[in-house]
Amino acid sequence: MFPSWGAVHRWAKPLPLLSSRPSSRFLPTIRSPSDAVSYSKWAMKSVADADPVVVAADRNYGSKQVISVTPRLYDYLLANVREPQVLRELREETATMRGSQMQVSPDQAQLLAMLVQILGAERCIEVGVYTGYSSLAIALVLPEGGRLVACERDARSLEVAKRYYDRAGVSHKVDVKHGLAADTLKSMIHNGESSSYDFAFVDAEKRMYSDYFELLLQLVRVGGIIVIDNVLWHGKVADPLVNDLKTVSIRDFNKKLMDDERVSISMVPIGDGMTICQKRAALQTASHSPDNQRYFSRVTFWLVSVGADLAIRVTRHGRLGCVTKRLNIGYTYEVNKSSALMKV
Ligand SMILES: C[S@@+](CC[C@H](N)C(=O)[O-])C[C@H]1O[C@@H](n2cnc3c(N)ncnc32)[C@H](O)[C@@H]1O
Repeated sequence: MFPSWGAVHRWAKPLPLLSSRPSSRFLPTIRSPSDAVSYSKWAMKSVADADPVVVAADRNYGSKQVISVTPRLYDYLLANVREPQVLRELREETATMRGSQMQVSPDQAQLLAMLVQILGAERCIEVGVYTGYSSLAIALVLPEGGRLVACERDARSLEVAKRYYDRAGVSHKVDVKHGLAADTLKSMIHNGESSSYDFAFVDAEKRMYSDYFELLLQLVRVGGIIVIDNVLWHGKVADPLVNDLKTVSIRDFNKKLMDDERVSISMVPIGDGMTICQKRAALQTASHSPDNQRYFSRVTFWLVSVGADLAIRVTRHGRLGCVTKRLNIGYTYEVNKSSALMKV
């Protein structure tokens, strides 16, 4: 979901430098109410100056400058998105509908499509379809034999989505599941589809994010990707004064992801914020002697990247070490006391 997507048409015209509404994006960390007050003054100044740069508030980051998306800069960014004609038509039709702010922005859709292509994904899942903008972007780049399971509870918006799948000639790739997404995902697991999907995109009920994530982590294969939308929640996650149910839920979910060793993560400030997660494989250890048994019981392995050469992070007696070895996925490996990896 992208909160101010409807503004795109306004931004097609040359933009004034001044905005009366400060952007809530890219806020520095606010740790107390007094921080919030001083920050809001700072934000107003930044917007009034049309300053596209934010400097990290924490001195430990040096004077690191990051880009801040002003309306003019976002207009420029959108002008550099390659949006297929059929997606543009769907976006423009949706713009006239209730809830149009919910669809992802063109730059987000382009990133999703690129991730699917980089991954060579053939089997995808979307949780939260609405009128189909993001799902159509994914379906368009799937190979002919590819499949996207599209989960949505609202029948009326699905009608629009299905019309556009037809128009784009991708209906045969999209398996529409009308109903509650969690129920659909549970039945897919029940049907033995675990670890068979390459890519998933989550953009539905915010308070269900943790449930969707746990279910999708079962359905996605090792090395597969789960993208979560709205992780910055209009900037509210960084504001300690905002504690409504959805904000707290997303904030808690972000914290949980940060601590979750089952996935590699990257939180990206695009649209309303997306976190890209890649599923890691837990390697099982095997041992032959009682001595090794004691040793191995304190050793855990995680693959941190998947390819011909795999980086292995070894947690050993509470310390982290790194080894890189050429491994064949599907075998079990063990490590001896000199940290040599052996196939069992
Ligand atoms: C933010 S919109 C999705 C936007 C879509 N990804 C796009 O780019 O156009 C969220 C959608 O999730 C649907 N939704 C919310 N809760 C759901 C649930 N429990 N099961 C299935 N769909 C749900 C809503 O009906 C809504 O259409």
